[in-house]
Parts: sequence; structure tokens; C-alpha cells
Amino acid sequence: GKGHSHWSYEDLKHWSTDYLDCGGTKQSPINVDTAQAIFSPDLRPIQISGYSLPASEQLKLKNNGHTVVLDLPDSLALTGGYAQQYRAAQLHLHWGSPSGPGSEHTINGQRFAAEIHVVHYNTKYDSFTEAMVHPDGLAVLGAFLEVGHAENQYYHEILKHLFEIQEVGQETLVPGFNIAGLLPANLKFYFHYNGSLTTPPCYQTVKWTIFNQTMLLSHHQMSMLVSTLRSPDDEILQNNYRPVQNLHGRRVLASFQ
Ligand SMILES: NS(=O)(=O)c1c(F)c(F)c(SCCc2ccc(C(=O)O)cc2)c(F)c1NC1CCCCCCC1
Ligand SMILES: [Zn+2]
Repeated sequence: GKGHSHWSYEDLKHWSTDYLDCGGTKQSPINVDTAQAIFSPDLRPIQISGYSLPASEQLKLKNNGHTVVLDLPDSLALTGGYAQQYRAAQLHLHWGSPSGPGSEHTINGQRFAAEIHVVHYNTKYDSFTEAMVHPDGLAVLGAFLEVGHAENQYYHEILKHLFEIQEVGQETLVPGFNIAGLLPANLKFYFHYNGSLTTPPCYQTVKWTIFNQTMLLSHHQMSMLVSTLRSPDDEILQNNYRPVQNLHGRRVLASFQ
């Protein structure tokens, strides 16, 4: 590939010239048309283990110029809902701006304020980099974030550090906390489909789970998310979401009716 050739959300049409897979037929994100989703009762509840980390565990939080990434130890495991076992690699967020929402996936055309992605890799591969080039290599858990009345104490564990990493490349350490608190309490109701990374290299190696229940943050928390970090051109990092991609005949499964 072009190594670290710089891509941006403003210049989407060049993604597929620099990264072949970005022009593929199993790309993400997508719009979920709930009327077309296929109810699949065999889809088991998603089960996670090892997500509750002691404060003694320090996690790296980085502004990589495209999002805020929290590195996760591979002690966090996806143990149910997928045919194989996956372990966590990192989590990151996608958001909009004060004037509009910025989730990557949409539901019946509705875009949500923001979206969390918890990225996992299949443990049958020796490393993340090995896993990410195989069709069953990656599993990403996605949940939508919306503005509610109360402050979310779990998201606060990340958001309170954003001011320390305003500039691209800056990183800080975050004490461990219960990462499960960033995901819905109910992991039974979700959509499932085969797609891709939503950023170059766009590898078509992601089994996506999009939860039906949304996470609620306070208005102040959401405004911190959309107005603190800077991008490589030293603008405020906003609208870091890829437009929805064509399904090309793919089916979206639903674990609920
Ligand atoms: N939705 S997603 O999962 O496709 C995704 C995005 F949409 C993303 F936008 C990102 S961030 C962009 C990729 C990137 C850039 C720089 C660095 C660094 O300097 O460390 C790291 C990564 C991002 F990191 C991810 N997740 C990554 C995909 C990039 C390659 C593998 C790394 C783990 C998963
Ligand atoms: Zn993402």
C-alpha cells in the first residue's frame, strides 16, 4: 500500500485508488433497513469477559488524527455470540459536530450523535495484523451514543482526558475501569452483518455487531467529544464518519424481532 499516505474524510473518492479494498462490495458502514433485516433466533447474546479492569491497569489513550483510540489489553474477550473467540485490541469513537450527528451506521436512514467501536481480533491468528487480513479475522462491537439527561460515568473515564490529547499524536494514560459500562447493559438485541474497516485499508474482514440499545451521554459530555480534539490540519476533529456503503446484496441479520 501507500504506507502512511494521508487520507481524509473530505477526500473519500481517492480512498479506493490508494486502497483497493475501499472500492469493494462488502464495505462498511451501512444503513440498516430494519424492515429488511432477517430475524435469526440462533443469534446468541453477545458475551464479554475480562472487561472490568482494575484502576492499577493503565490504558493508552491517543489522538491519532482521525479519532480517539483507547488501547485495550487482550485479556478482554468476546466469548459468546460469535462462532469463534475474539480478543480486544482497541476502542475508538466516531462523532459529528455541534451542528449535526456523526455515527457511522444509520438505522432506517437515521444518523445518531456518535458511535463507539470496540475492535477485536480472532484468537486463531497470532496477532492483530495477521487477523485483519482474513475474512473471519475481526469482530467490531458498535453502539450508538445519544444525548440524555444524565452524565455517563463510564464515558467520563475517557472524556475527562480529551483535553490532554488535543493535538494529533498526543497520548495519555487512563486508569482501568469497567469497559463493559461503555456498551449497552443488554447485549441480546443487535444487528449482525459482514463488512469492513471503515477507514483505509478498508479490509473486508469485519463481522459487525451493532447493538439496538443506545448509550446516553449528557449534553456537556457530547459537546466535549465534538469540540476538543484537533485533526492533522489543526482544525477541530469533527464528522469523522464514512458515508454509508452499498449492501451489494448482503443480508443484515437481527437477533430480535
Ligand atoms: N471503524 S474502524 O475500526 O475501521 C477505524 C476507523 F474508522 C478509524 F478512523 C481509525 S483511526 C484511522 C486509522 C489509524 C490512523 C493512525 C493510527 C496511529 O497513528 O496509531 C492508527 C489507526 C481506526 F483506528 C479504526 N480501527 C482500526 C482500523 C485501522 C487499522 C487497524 C487498527 C485497528 C482497527
Ligand atoms: Zn470505527
